Amino acid sequence: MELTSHALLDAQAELCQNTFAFVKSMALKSAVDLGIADTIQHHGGGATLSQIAIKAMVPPSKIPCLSRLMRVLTHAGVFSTQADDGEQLLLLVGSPNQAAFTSLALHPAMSELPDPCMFKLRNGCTAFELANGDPAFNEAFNDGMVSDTEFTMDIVVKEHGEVLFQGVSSLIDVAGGLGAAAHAISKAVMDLAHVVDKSPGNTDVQYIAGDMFESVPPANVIFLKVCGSP
Ligand SMILES: C[S@@+](CC[C@H](N)C(=O)[O-])C[C@H]1O[C@@H](n2cnc3c(N)ncnc32)[C@H](O)[C@@H]1O
Repeated sequence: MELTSHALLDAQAELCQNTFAFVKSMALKSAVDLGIADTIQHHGGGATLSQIAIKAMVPPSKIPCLSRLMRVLTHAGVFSTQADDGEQLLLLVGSPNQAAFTSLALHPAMSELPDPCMFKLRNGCTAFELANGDPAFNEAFNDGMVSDTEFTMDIVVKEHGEVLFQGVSSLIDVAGGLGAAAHAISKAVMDLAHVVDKSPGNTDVQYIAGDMFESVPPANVIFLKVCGSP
């Protein structure tokens, strides 16, 4: 069966939503803990980010995280950008409401969602630190990234390559993993040493080990792709 790029991307989006379904639960749990629905209700059904942050006592440094949380929950339909379009919000604050049930269902004892980071609690370190010390996990992580990136970049290059990469004379794929995107674009890639050590040889892509927070080599284009989206 030959699918169009559009159909393939739709299918990938659906698969991603199923794969990361737990993110919605975790975001909902955070919203319940922070009393966000009550704050919105308190402000007449439409609160600003700073009003929510003040009420939830979120420090200024964490406001970008709060913003991402709100975006996830708006996308999930829990909150809305329109004051008159929040049925799920009403279920959390109306009378009678589902807030206590939602709280119970998402209680760590019920849902096994530990706080603050499941990965760190389970493994005692971040995913990148684990990959550094565990070759099997490093391989699984990098292979997973390659499978996602090959799929996405094939379509990006096929559908928009000429517009996106025309005239580009040098490109750094920052934190590029094993270089799947850089291969698709056929330019440079940069990653941590433990990943670069595992990179395939015989390639026209140049691999540069380094910490992107310390320095990124100069290039015509800086490319940064995270899971699922270039
Ligand atoms: C989610 S993966 C994305 C890989 C690749 N961009 C892709 O989309 O297939 C994140 C990558 O960032 C790398 N990374 C994490 N912290 C880094 C840092 N400080 N400097 C350079 N690379 C880093 C990891 O080793 C990993 O390969």
